[in-house]
Order: sequence, then structure tokens, then C-alpha cells
Amino acid sequence: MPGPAVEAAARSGGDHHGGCCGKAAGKWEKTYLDVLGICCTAEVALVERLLTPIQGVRAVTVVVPSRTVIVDHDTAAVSQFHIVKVLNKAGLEASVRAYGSSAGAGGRWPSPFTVACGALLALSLLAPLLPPLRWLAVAAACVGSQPMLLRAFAAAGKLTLDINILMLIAVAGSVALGSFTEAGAIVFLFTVAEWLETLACSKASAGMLSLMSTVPKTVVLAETGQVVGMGDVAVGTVVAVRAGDVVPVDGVVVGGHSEVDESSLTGESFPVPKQPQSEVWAGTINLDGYISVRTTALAENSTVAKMERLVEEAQNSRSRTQRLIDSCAKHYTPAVVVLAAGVVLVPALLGARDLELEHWFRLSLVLLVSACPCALVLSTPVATFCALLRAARMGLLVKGGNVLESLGEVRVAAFDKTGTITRGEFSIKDFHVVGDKVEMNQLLYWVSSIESKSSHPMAAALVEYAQSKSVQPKPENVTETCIYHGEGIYGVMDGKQIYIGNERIIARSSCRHHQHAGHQETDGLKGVSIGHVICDGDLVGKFSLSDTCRTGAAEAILQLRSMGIKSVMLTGDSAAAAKHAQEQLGGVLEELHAGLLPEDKVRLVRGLQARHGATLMVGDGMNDAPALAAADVGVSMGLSGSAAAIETSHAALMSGDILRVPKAVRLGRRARRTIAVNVASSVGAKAAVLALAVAWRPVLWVAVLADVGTCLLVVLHSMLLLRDGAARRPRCCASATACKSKQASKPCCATVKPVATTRHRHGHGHGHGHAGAGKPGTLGGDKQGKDCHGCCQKESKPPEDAVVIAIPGRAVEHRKEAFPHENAGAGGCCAAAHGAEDEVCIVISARSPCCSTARSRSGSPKDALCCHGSGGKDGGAISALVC
Ligand SMILES: Nc1ncnc2c1ncn2[C@@H]1O[C@H](COP(=O)(O)OP(=O)(O)OP(=O)(O)O)[C@@H](O)[C@H]1O
Ligand SMILES: [Zn+2]
Repeated sequence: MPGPAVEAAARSGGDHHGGCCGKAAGKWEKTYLDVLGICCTAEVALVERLLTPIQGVRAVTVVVPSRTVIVDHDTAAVSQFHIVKVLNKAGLEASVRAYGSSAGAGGRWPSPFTVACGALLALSLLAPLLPPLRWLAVAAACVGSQPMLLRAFAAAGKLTLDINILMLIAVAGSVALGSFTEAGAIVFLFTVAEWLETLACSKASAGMLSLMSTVPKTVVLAETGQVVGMGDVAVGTVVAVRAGDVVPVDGVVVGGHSEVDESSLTGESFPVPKQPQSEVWAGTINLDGYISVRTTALAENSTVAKMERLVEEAQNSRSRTQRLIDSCAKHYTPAVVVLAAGVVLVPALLGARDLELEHWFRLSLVLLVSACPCALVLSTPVATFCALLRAARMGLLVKGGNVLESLGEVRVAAFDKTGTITRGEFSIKDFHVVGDKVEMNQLLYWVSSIESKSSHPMAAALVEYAQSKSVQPKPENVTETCIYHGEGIYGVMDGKQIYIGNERIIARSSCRHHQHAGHQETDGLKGVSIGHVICDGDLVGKFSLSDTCRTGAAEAILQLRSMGIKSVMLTGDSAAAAKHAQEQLGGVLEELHAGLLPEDKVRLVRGLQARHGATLMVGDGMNDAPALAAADVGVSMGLSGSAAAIETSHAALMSGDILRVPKAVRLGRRARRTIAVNVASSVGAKAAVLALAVAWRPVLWVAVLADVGTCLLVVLHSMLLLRDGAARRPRCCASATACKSKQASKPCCATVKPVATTRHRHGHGHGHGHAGAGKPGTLGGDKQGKDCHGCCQKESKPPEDAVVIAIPGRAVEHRKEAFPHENAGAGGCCAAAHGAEDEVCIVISARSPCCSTARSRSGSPKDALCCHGSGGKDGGAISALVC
């Protein structure tokens, strides 16, 4: 059945595995199998016992919720078909999963056995008219139990007691008692429930596959146009990616322009413009335009490959609750079976009469049926699976069920400033030479060359600044570098020892002008970070830079507060910069800690844990890695965030959308609630059946119904987690829920509303002399200043002063398609906020501070971006309005 696609998929999987383990002697492959016969942990043991003894099988992983078995095997020693055969012999209904196809496709229709069983059972109900028809019920039981028999035999052969054996004993018992209809009903109920469960599970695992977008197996070399296998692509190769193609590798664009859909990684459905120097990731889709990409990682080290591995590991790692339940379940089944035996043996030995004995026998059968802890065992993993999937779909990679549980327990959230609360996109406010030792160009050359070696956000800004002054950095001329976390960077150039950084670096460099250099408050620059350049012990340059808060930062913190979670800021930056960010956010943070070294952050996180309990830490940089590891849940932010932060964190947020932090906490809480309800209902159902059996009379089919019914309920209830939990409230602006809070909502709503009215009055917006006027999505309005309340009154500016941010036409169209009733532009904000699943919002006001930037005093167009929900990627900006 499996075609070439399957083999290709399996082989490439194997290559990558063998490659990364470095001991690829044979041809190790990872084969993914859909095994519909997996019901609970009993079958896990069975599958393992069946497969591990086979020679050439290295590892077997069973993922119960998605009924997937992953076999790591040597293709020379054992083929996938052999593995499938072994599983099918045990009645486990295994098949090789075609790469990219949806799992469990075979489960769409009930098996012929089930259908035949149902038909025969229905006919047997006519027995009152024609008594011999009652035997049809026995036939129904026999036909329907075919798959169960195979599995029961396999399990018995491996000395495992599984649900199939228990059910068959119950069926045999009913036949022995002469209740033929009951026997047929048990089999029918059981098989139908199993089929329904498979349907539900396949829906969940189909989502899993869509997450792991199909990365192409071949690439086209840009130079020659040759098509080569993914495995033969070395780092530094330039590959061609045409419009409509999936980007095959992680890399940097070296030629061409395009827009890329990164939703498979970030969960954001907004196209991201790419030009030379932009990073692109494997698995994202090149929407339009041809680009050539220089690879920066081998296929097996690409971000998607890492994600896949993480998701796989996450499914296998058991959470605390699950471990507890599993260890209880281990003792539960034997205990109940012994009890069931006792219930029938004791009265028999005591010489009970026939009629009484029948009662005890029935009770014992009911006990047996109830001995399967199916629903209980499923209660945690299915919920965890669905929650992890939901998280992954919103661009949050949670590394395991434990992390999910911890997320739900969070009491306090610590945020790093640069790159987390702020965009990490600094703009240089001022750069000047101090003294007459060097001149400007020389200084810029040194600074940009040395900063080219740093991944700090400030470094990028400094390099860009130098380039804008026509100074090209030459990192190859830097002979020695050292990065001092929390301080800055040191490098040797032209034989000079150069330090760049904050006041701490001045002390380190033993600068002769120490006294003079360290005073930033006296500089009259407020809310900016000050940097110093020291050359051979002399202060030779000074610069100041500023950064703006991310859209939604204030709202995210307010949402956390509404959930009873306190937020604090931990930053390595200066106190002035920290205070400035706090002001921009409208004072929503409850504590600020500035000037911290990485180890100070760890100490403070430990302190928060001691004082408040479970602590969430959100950060992005190298300097955050230890704190992320120390927190109960460390969330690293951004695809391009520091690799160290992504590795050490417990969860990685693939986009820069900080609003997903409260969303993640909410998801964690929902998952905990779901698990609690699952456990309670599965235990409750068992208890109710037993109570009914003891107090009234033991009815077998009720016991079976309760057993398989709760299994199904647990699965379906868990699947509710896949849906977006946030209730859709009417939203007045991009920062949606912030509208509840006074600080954040007023300026924003006030800004948006008048614009909408203005547009009404003017028909379509007419630009008043500002760039981009007349383009779709551009709005002009000279009345804005008057109409706007709050923030805008203070900040109103003449239209010429307004900056219209680039309007990628495509993006506007894209929006228009999504919200045809809207003319894009200002109104688009509301429109987008209503419908879009990921709250991509459009309205950008140049200079009209709103939302989180309400009190921003910055003048640069970049800084004024607000109400911009596309996750901090400026390229997505669409329209402008003028205040
Ligand atoms: N490459 C660099 N160039 C210039 N200054 C630097 C550099 N690296 C660090 N610094 C200085 O050291 C300070 C602390 O840096 P650190 O990386 O610890 O924190 P941060 O990124 O500014 O803030 P946060 O902790 O909120 O992320 C910075 O504010 C900056 O002044
Ligand atoms: Zn079971």
C-alpha cells in the first residue's frame, strides 16, 4: 500500500537520524506507523514486547493519543513491511503513515466486523417473534469480536492482561449465563466506541501533521539549476526558491524579494516581506517572487527539524500527574481482577445456591469489565497532547506535559526588557566623539566592526548606523573579542583596545575619565540607554539609543494581572531605560529591577519563586538563559532570539507576539482543568457502575457502556482544548482586551473611533500632502487632532509631519480578502480584530501614540508604530493615519 513517497520520507528521516547520532553504520530509519488497535497503556507494553525483540530494531516509541508508533530500525535487517506484519498479526491494525498524509485515514468507516455485528444484533432483536433468531446475537458477538480475539491472543502470549481479554471474558460469561443479546451488545458497544475514538484521535493527529509542514526533499541549486537531495546540501550553498515553493532550508536571502508565509512556524498568518539579508526558515512558504537563499544550517539542524524533535519528545515525556496515574493503574487492574475472582469463588466455596451464584457471577463480570482503567489512563496524555498541539499552532513550542502543568500554576511573571517587552530594535538618538583623540569616521569604523561580532540588539543598531553614515564595518580586522554579558563588548583593532558598553564597562576598562563618563542623568537624556566607547583607557565616544515597547506588551501584562499573576521586569539595561519602558506601558509592571547581570536575574527569579510560587520568565538574550532555566517555566521569545535562550527555555515562542504569553498561561490552566475533569469523570463513572451493581443489580452492558463511554468522553473533552479558548469579545481596537482596562484602552479607542468617523465624512480618505496619499489603506485627516481624545490631543501634528509607513500592496489585498467589507485602513483595525484568529491588526498610526505607546515621546516612525498586531514585524505595517 505505501507508495514511493513513504519510502522517501522514511529514508530521509533515517538519514537525518543516523547523521545526528554519528553512528550510522547501517541504514537507520524512522518509520511512522498508524496503529489503530492501540487503546491504552496495556497495548503500549504489547507493542514494545512485539517489536523490541526483532533484530535491527533500535527503539520503539508509542504515542498513545495519536495512536502512532515510531520505530527506529535498520532497513537492511528489517523492513517496514515486516514490522507492519508483526503488528497486524496481533490484530493491531497497523499501517505505514505516508509522509504528509493525515493519520488514521483507515478509521473513517467502521470495520466490516462492526457493521456485521450491528446488523446481526439488530436482527436478533426480532427473537420474540421467531425464537431461533436469538442465536444471531451469539453470531454477532463472534463476528464482532474477531479483531479483539487477535489482540487478546497476542496479549495473552506476551503475558499481558489487556482490555480485549477482559471484554472477551465478559462476553463468554454472558453467553454462559444465557444472555445472548447482552453478549452481542457488549461486543457491538466496544467496537463502535473504539471506532469513534479512532475518528476523534485521527482528527487530533492530523493537526500534528499540519504543524510539521512538508519540507521538500530536494533543492534546486541557484547557480546551476541542478536538483539535488536535501542531504547533499552543505552550509553556505545558495539554493533557489521559486514563488509557491516551500523554503527547503534555514538560510539568509542573498537575492530577490518576496513575501513569505511563516505561519507554520510562528502561527501568524501574515506574510513577511523578505529582501537580501533577511532570514528565512525551512518549512515556510514563499508566496511570491523568486529568492535565492544561502543556507545557514544542515537540513537536520533546521528550526523545523528541531521543532519536530521537540514535539516528539514532548509527547513521550510524561507529566507528574500522568506518572502518578500510570503507577496507580498498574496496581488497579490486578487488584480488581483478584477481587472479581474472589466475588465468584468465595460464594461458590461457601456453597451458595444456583440463583445466588448467578448474581455473584454477574457482579464478578461487571468488576472485570471495570478493571480496565482505560479512561483514567487516557485522561492525561490526550489532554496534554491536544494542549501541546494547540500551543504549537499558536507558535508556542512547549517542551512537554510537565511544562504545560507548570504553566497553569504560574503565580508571577518576570519579563526581560530588551527584545521581550521592547522590540529590541534600537535607534541611535545621538552618537558623538568625545575629546580629540579620534575622528567620527574612525570611531564608527571601530564600533561597527567590533559590534558585528555581537548578537546584542544594540550591536545591530550601531552597525546599521555606521552603514547609514557610509562607513562599512570590517569584522575581519578585529583581532580579539570578548563579550561581557550585562556590560558590553571588548575588541582589539588596529592595535587599540576598545571597549563598548554601559558604565560597568568603563570600570572594567579602567577608563581615566571614569568620574566624568559615568553620569547619565546629567546628560539630560531621559529614557534612553547610554553607551560609551573607550579606546586604550580614554573615553573617545558616547552614544544614546532608544527602543520602543512591543505592541500588546501592556495588554499582555494587564491580562496576566487579571488572572492574578504579578509581573516584574528584570533588565540588564539602566534604571532610566527601565523606567522609560514602564512609563510607555502605563505603569503596569509591579516591580522593576535594572542593571542586572545574568546571575542577578537568576537570584531574583529564585527570590520570586520563594515569595510567590511558580515563576514564569520570558526572555530572549544570552543573558537570560540561566534565568530561563531557573524559572519554573522559561519562555524564550522570537525565532531569531538567541539560540542559547531557545535551548535552555522550557517553551519557545516562535513569534514576537507577547500577547501569546497570557494565552499560554490560560492554555496551561485549561489543560489542568481538563485533566482534573477527565480524572474525576473516569473515576466517577467506575464508582457509579460498581455502586449500581452492588446496590441494585449488576448489568453488564451498562458497565461496558460506562467503560467505553468514558473513554470516548475523555477523548472528546480533551479535544475541546484544540479550539481557541478565548471568548470572542467585541473589540474596539487591536489591543482587544485591553479595552477593559482604563490605562490602555482609552487612548487607543479614542484614536481609532474618530478616524472611522472621519472616513465616513470624507468618503475615502484623502491624503493631505503626505507620502502614500491615495493608496489603498492610507488615510488622511486634518481633523484628527481635534477629534482625537486623550493622547492625540497633546501630540497632534500637522499632516506633513506624519510618516506613512510602507504599504505593501499585497498585504493590503490580503487583508481585503479576509475582510471584504472593509476598505482597509483605519477601520481595518476593528475589522481585523473581529475576525482574525490571530488578531493580526492593521492600523498604524504614525505619531499617534496609542495603546502601549501612549506616552511615547519618540519621533521616529518606527517607534510610533502601534496598534500593530503583526508581532513586531514592521514589514507588515499597512496603513497610516494622521493625528
Ligand atoms: N554589544 C553591546 N554593545 C553595546 N553595549 C552593550 C552590548 N552588550 C551589552 N551592552 C550594554 O550592557 C547592558 C546590559 O546588557 P544585557 O544584555 O545584560 O541586557 P539588555 O539586553 O540591555 O537588557 P535585558 O536584560 O532587558 O535584555 C546593555 O543595556 C548595554 O548598555
Ligand atoms: Zn484500555
